[in-house]
Amino acid sequence: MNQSDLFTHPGPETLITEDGHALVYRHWLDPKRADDSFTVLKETLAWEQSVLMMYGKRVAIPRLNAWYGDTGSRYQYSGAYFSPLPWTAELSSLRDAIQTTTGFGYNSVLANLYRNGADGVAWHSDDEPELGPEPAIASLSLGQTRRFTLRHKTNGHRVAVDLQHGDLLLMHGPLQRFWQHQIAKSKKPLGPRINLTYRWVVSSSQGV
Ligand SMILES: O=C(O)CCC(=O)C(=O)O
Ligand SMILES: [Fe+2]
Repeated sequence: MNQSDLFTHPGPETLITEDGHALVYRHWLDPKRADDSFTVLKETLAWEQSVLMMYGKRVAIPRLNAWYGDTGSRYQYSGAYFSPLPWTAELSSLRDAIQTTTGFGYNSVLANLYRNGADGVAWHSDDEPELGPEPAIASLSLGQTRRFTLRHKTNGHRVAVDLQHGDLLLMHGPLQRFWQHQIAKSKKPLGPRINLTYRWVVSSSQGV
């Protein structure tokens, strides 16, 4: 992918500047490019349903995921360990373009597939120690529009945004310390959505 594949846009829309930053580049990918990406990723990524231990019980998380990245970016997510698979061409070319747009570097990506409205992600912060104190996380949405909500941990402020096909969300600064986020489940019949969250994971060999 090259820069001419990207829509020129007036600049990102600011969502949060309180205790961290969240902003969204609307239609970062044009619809045709986003369609192609969705198809390739849905067909080629090694989607699996992770099972976590919660209160001593095995619970299957309500979405599929797949983890790709540089060798050595082993990553813990909600109590489970992921060893990254090597970059695919599509994930790697999207990474290059996302790095150019956002100005941050990423050595790994967690891909999520929300199969329908019954899939979601519960309130959490991306605050695992491997991400460091002020992680930059860039999140590309493809497919079904879903509502992403952020809530401040202490003052309860809420910000909601409908993430559409091709939108790129960037979170950085101390946001993960002060805010949580979720994709709520929905009773409506919804189609599939893919979300890619690009992150920088400090590798264990660097002594985290
Ligand atoms: O699907 C999304 O937009 C968010 C995913 C997310 O929060 C995560 O993977 O940590
Ligand atoms: Fe998250």
